Amino acid sequence: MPDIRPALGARPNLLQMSHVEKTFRGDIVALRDMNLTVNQGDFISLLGPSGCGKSTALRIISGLMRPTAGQIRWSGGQSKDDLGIVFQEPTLMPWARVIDNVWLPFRLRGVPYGQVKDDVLRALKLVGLEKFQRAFPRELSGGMKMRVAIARAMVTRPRLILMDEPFAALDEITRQKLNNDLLALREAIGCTVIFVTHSVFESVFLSDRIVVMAARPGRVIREVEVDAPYPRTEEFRTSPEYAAHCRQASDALHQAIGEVA
Ligand SMILES: Nc1ncnc2c1ncn2[C@@H]1O[C@H](COP(=O)(O)OP(=O)(O)OP(=O)(O)O)[C@@H](O)[C@H]1O
Repeated sequence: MPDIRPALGARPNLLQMSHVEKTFRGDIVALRDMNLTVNQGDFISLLGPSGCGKSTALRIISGLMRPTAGQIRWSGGQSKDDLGIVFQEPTLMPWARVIDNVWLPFRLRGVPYGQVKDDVLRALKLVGLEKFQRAFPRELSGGMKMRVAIARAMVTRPRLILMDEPFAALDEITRQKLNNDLLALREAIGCTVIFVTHSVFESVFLSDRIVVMAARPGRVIREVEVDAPYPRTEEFRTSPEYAAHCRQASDALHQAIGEVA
């Protein structure tokens, strides 16, 4: 399938993060003057060393946390209710079957299962788990649990999906497979993604923009554009182009680590 999304500069705006600051307990400056433009269809990675404020930025965008200063402005017709979130832990309900875990976002909105059955089954099919709909989380591998969490985040077809290091605890092969599947899913539902990671390789494979952050205080120090077209395949993962982008992102990350006071 060809990449039919508008070029980076031509995408309509989804949200704007302006001059966001977050201070904890009066003196821990987690974020300072963070500005981020998110456009429809972007796949943005927030890349940076531990403690640079990646999760804090994600929580502020989600509305789960209020900034100390600055603001998040959503473009017309959008709202923070129009998003799905995937955390590092799959956070499934252990007593509920896979299908009930995926139905949860609808259930919380009071929508009966019968009304959204097709959406729930479609989401499970997209993550390759339709045969496991009656299973309990304890019967699944780590990668499968994460697939359920992703299905749950996308079942309402949100415009924006926020992912906080979702694959960090998985082995490398499972992680690469989930990276491939995530891109395929993104094509299928056409959402925007903001993805937090420590991994240069993962960020280059997935994103079209990498926002590199430095710590103390957490701030954006560089944006790296990955202008390779989607779909991205194993061929891309072993190409000189991929290696060149990894070098660029890695240099920026070293700069970020070097800038820690
Ligand atoms: N609730 C909190 N109370 C106090 N300090 C906090 C709180 N949450 C985060 N911090 C601090 O804010 C800074 C940024 O934390 P954050 O978790 O956003 O970083 P991160 O880049 O996501 O780190 P990691 O990659 O290790 O998950 C850190 O110094 C952290 O200790």
